[in-house]
Amino acid sequence: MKNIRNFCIIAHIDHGKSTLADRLIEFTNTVQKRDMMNQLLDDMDLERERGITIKSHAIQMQYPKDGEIYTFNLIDTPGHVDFSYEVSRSIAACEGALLIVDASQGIEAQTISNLYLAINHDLEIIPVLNKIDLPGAMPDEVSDQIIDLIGCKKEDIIHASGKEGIGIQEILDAVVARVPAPKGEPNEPLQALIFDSTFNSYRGIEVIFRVYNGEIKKGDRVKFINTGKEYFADEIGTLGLEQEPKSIIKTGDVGYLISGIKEAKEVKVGDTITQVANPCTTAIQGFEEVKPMVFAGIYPVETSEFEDLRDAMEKLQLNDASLVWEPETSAALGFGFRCGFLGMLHMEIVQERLEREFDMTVITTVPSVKFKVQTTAGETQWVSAPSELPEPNLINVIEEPYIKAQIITKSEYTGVIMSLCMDKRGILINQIYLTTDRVELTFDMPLSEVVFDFFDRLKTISRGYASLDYEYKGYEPGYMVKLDIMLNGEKVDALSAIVHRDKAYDWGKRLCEKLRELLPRQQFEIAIQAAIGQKIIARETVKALRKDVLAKCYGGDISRKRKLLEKQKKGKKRMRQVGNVEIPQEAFMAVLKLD
Ligand SMILES: Nc1nc2c(ncn2[C@@H]2O[C@H](COP(=O)(O)OP(=O)(O)OP(=O)(O)O)[C@@H](O)[C@H]2O)c(=O)[nH]1
Repeated sequence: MKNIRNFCIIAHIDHGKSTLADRLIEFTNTVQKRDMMNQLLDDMDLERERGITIKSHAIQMQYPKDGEIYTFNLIDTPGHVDFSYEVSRSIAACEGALLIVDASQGIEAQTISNLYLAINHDLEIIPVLNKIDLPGAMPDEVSDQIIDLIGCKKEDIIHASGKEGIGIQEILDAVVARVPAPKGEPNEPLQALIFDSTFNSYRGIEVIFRVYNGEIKKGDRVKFINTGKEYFADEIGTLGLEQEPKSIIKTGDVGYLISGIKEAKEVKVGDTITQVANPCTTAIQGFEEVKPMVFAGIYPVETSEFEDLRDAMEKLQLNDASLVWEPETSAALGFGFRCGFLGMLHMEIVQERLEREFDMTVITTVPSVKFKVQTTAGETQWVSAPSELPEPNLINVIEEPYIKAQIITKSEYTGVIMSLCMDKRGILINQIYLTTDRVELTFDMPLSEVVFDFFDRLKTISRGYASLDYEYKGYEPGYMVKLDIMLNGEKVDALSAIVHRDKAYDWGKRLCEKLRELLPRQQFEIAIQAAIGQKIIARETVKALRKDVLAKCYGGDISRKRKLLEKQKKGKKRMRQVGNVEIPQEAFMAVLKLD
C-alpha cells in the first residue's frame, strides 16, 4: 500500500488535462509508443471529435523511483459543469490532485470549483502551470494567481507543457513525493467506492472502484449498499490501457469489476461495494442520486420510427445512467419520449449520439426545467413539460429551481456580464477581484433562464473571456406563465414554453418573428400567434407561395420534374407536419436563439 498513489487531474475545460495524461502514460511506458495516439483516455469518437472528456476513466501506471516501483492510479475527470458529480466522486477516490492551469488563460471558474472539491476531500494539491510553450503564456502572472488561490510557494508550481513534453518527470516525481499513500485497514470488511462505470456490449457493465478497507477477491459474493443488489465478482482486475484480470484487489488500490450487470441504472456512481458474507457497517459518505435538471421531448421525425427510437434510447441508457426518459405523446408530434438531462451539454450529446450511433433523425423540443407547482387544492405537482402545467385558476404558486452561478472574467467585461445576468433575472450576490483585472461574480439565477441561450450569450459578450460554474440552490417562487404558439389557429404543444410573466410579451413577439423566418412558405398563408391562456399577445404571418414548384417545369421534361421533387423531398427531412403546416426542426429550438 505504501507504494500506491491515487491521484486525479483537475482543470478547467481545455486547459490540457487529456494531453498531459497522455504524456504521463507515455513516460511510464504504460503504452507502447506505436499504440499511442492523442487523447488516449477519450476513447469515444465523440469525445475525440469534440475534444472534451465526457466520462471519467482510470488508468494504472508503474513508475520506478529510487529502487522502488510505485503504482499510480490516474483518474481522469470530465471538465464540464454538467458532469460535476462525477468529478466529485473521482476526487473522493484520490489522495492527491494535479491542478492544471493554462499559463495563457489563468484561473477559470472550474479550476476553482474543482479545487474546492479537492480541498474539501483533503487532497494534496500539486499545482501545474501548463502550456508554458505558448507564446502567450504568462507564467509569472498566472503563478501569482495560483499562489493567491492555494497559498503554495512559488517553487511548488511545476512548469509544464503537455504538448512539448516539458515537466513530465517532475510531475511524476512530485506525485511520489507529495501525494500521500492511501490509508485503510486490510483486515476490515470490504468497503470500496464506485466512482465510474463503463458499458461493454459483450461483457455488460464494468464497474470502476477504489478499495478503502479490506480487499476484494475474484468470485466473492458482493453487495452494492445503496441499491441493495448482490452479484458475484466474476472478474476483477486493474486498468492498464487494457483490462488486466487479477485474483485480488487490495486496500488502497483501484480496479474494475465485471459481474454480468446489464444496465447502467443498476450501478450508481458513489455507491459502496461490500462483501455479503462479511459486510462493512457503513457506506462511504457522499453518495447522491444524480438528478436531471433539464427536460425536453425527443421525437422521431418519421412517426413510424417510434419503436426504433425506443430501442436506441434503451441502448443509450445502458451506458448513460444519468439519462432518464419516459414515453410521452404530443398532439403535434405524436409518440416520443420526455427525457431528463444533467444539463444542456448532456442534452446535445444525447441527441448527437442518437443520430450518429443509432442513425436516428430526431426532433428535440423546447427544453424546460422542473417546476414545483402548489395547486389551490393544496397538492404539490412536479412539472417538466408545459403541457403538464395545470390551468392558471388551479395554481396557487409556481416555484422554480435556482442556481448559484460563479462567473470569472476580465474586469472590462464586468458591466456587460452584469447586465446579461440581470436581464436573466439574476441577483448579484458577490463581486471579488482575484487580481487587478480578474473578477469573480456570484449570482443567484433561475435555472430556466440559464437553459435558454445563456452560455452562448455569455461567451459572445465576453469574447470567450468568461467562464461559468454553477451549483444547484433550491426552489423559489416565480411568476411563471405558459406561453402557447398557434399555427393557423391550432396550438402546437411542442412549441409551448413556461416563461416568466414579465418576459412573456417580449418572448412571444420575438418567437413569432423568429418562426416567421424559419417556417418555409407553403401554398397557403400561415398565421403564427403567441397566446397566454385565451389572450393573443403577438402575431406574424407567413405569406403563401405564389407558384407551385412544378410550375417551373412547363409540364414537359419528366426527369427534371423528378429531380425537383427529389430535391423537395430531401428538404423535407427533419420537417414535421402539424395540421397542414410543415415545421422544420430549427423551429422547435427557435426559443434558444432569440437574440
Ligand atoms: N500549446 C499547447 N497546447 C496544448 C498543451 N496541452 C494541450 N494543448 C491543447 O489544448 C487543447 C485542449 O487540450 P485537452 O488536453 O483536450 O484539454 P482537456 O483539459 O483535457 O479538455 P477537456 O477534456 O475537454 O476538459 C488541445 O487543442 C490541445 O492540443 C500544451 O502544453 N501546449
